[in-house]
Amino acid sequence: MNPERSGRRTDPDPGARLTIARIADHLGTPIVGGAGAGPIMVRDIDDDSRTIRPGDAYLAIPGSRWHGLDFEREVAAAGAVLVISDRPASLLPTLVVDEPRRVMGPLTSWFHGNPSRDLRIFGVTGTNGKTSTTHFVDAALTAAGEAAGLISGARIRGPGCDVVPARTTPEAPMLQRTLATFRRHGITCCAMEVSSHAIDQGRVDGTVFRVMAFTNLSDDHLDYHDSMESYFATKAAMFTADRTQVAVIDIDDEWGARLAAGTTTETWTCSTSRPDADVVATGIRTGPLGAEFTAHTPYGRARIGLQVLGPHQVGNALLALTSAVADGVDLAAAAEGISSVTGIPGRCEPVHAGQAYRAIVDYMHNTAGQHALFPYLRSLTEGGRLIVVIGATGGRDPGKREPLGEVAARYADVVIVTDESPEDEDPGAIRARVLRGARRAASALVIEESDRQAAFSIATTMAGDHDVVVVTGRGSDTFRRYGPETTFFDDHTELRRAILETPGG
Ligand SMILES: CC(=O)N[C@H]1[C@@H](OP(=O)(O)OP(=O)(O)OC[C@H]2O[C@@H](n3ccc(=O)[nH]c3=O)[C@H](O)[C@@H]2O)O[C@H](CO)[C@@H](O)[C@@H]1O[C@H](C)C(=O)N[C@@H](C)C(=O)N[C@H](CCC(=O)O)C(=O)O
Ligand SMILES: Nc1ncnc2c1ncn2[C@@H]1O[C@H](COP(=O)(O)OP(=O)(O)OP(=O)(O)O)[C@@H](O)[C@H]1O
Repeated sequence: MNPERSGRRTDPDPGARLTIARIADHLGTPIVGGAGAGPIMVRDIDDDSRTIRPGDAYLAIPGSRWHGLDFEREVAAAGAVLVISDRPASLLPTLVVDEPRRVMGPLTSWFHGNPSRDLRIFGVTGTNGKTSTTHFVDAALTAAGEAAGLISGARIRGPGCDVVPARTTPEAPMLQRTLATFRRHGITCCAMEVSSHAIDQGRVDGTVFRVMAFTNLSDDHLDYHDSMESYFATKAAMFTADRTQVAVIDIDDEWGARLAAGTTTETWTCSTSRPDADVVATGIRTGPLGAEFTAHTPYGRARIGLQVLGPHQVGNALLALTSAVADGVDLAAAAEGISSVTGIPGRCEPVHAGQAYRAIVDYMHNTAGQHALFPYLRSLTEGGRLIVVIGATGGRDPGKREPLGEVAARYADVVIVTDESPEDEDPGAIRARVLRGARRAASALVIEESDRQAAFSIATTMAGDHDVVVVTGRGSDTFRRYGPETTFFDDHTELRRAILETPGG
């Protein structure tokens, strides 16, 4: 099953029915090619031909691969009653607008009665840590007695929906429909991941954020953003008073410190090292089962005991706590909620199958994540070996492949290079780039195995009592695509299987 499809239309918003004439009036544009179409009811708005339902308006976006109008025949057959695009459709009445992608956010928000104005939306943006921080915010809000919804790349969860989405941040039609559904079911607030792609493509236009938190910035997605400056500018655009009421920023990160110095909205800072921050973590202890620290806030102190692995989660948890208290959430409840999180799918997630050594799945896919985690993972070996399974996903920032291989090989004893999801690229060429980097660091044993399951078996066959096996790169992403063929592959399940099937394992 395609998760995007399952995620899109779980629970329509029955309150949002408007006539074509009303939408035309709102957009200030005449109905083209549909004499008498004005009174027809539009039941929802969607941007994907594959999920159009009878009575929908289809927003036909000109993209890099397709023009939405390429699918007009399909949407007409599926029962769409209206097209909104930059040129007239041939089969259906059309509202013509200059830039459909720019219209999409504000239009769908208006169509659903501007749900973000009735909910407190806690956004989280930054290169690494969005999913983790969003899950911590969700737990803090829930522990404080709020009815909270969650929109993360790992899961969209709330009344009427529990789905694994295809994108970190949904397109505006799905986002606004989800927020409207949350509101209808009595949800009061929502923790939500905001990717830079989403900001740039206007997916969150029309959404008002109560809080926007910034984790960090490092060189990822530069295939899309060209330079760190433009990547930073995309993120910074969310930290203005018209988009976000309260900015919450991790100033341990140098880009975060720069952002905090230039915001034009109420700003809270947090840090694990700078006493001048509004919320400061002290007494940080990281161990094999989690971490603990004391958070000092303007509302007092709270001790937090994290049950998730890795030193990087201290900063993420502190940012989540700061987001909650900046909105007036009770400190003790927020701390308790964050401390109650026992795992985040695919993020430094232990795999237990009765083996003597540690096995971990982590969604590490850039060198910043590697530098944050590998020293910790090495410390868990207690003298054993660090065995890393690594690859790179196709269609994403090719410039990071060699550095990923090189950094892995600098920290690890064994590096097994395998396929992730090559998408439309040659998997052998992707592996070659990762291998070139890995072989540059001469200290590690480097093995190539294209078959991901076989790569796991090599790792589990090699592993001894004090070793740590880490499978990187996919986290909780369960779909792999080789050209036209998409298959299901869950790292956690497959690593567990490899451990169980290893003789003597
Ligand atoms: C670079 C990028 O983000 N592109 C996104 C963008 O593509 P695009 O504008 O080129 O559109 P297109 O694919 O040509 O399609 C044009 C229009 O036709 C429609 N269409 C297309 C095919 C079809 O059968 N029927 C149909 O109606 C599409 O819905 C779209 O409206 O709009 C598409 C429709 O929503 C997205 O699927 C597509 O995401 C691509 C697949 C992608 O890989 N995006 C990644 C990079 C992304 O967004 N990642 C971030 C997280 C990054 C991170 O932090 O790690 C995310 O938020 O997920
Ligand atoms: N604060 C952090 N600093 C450095 N690395 C981190 C931090 N938080 C997470 N990571 C690394 O990034 C990976 C992804 O973490 P997470 O999913 O929480 O972030 P994300 O921003 O949602 O990532 P993505 O956008 O790629 O989904 C983790 O598995 C870990 O390797």
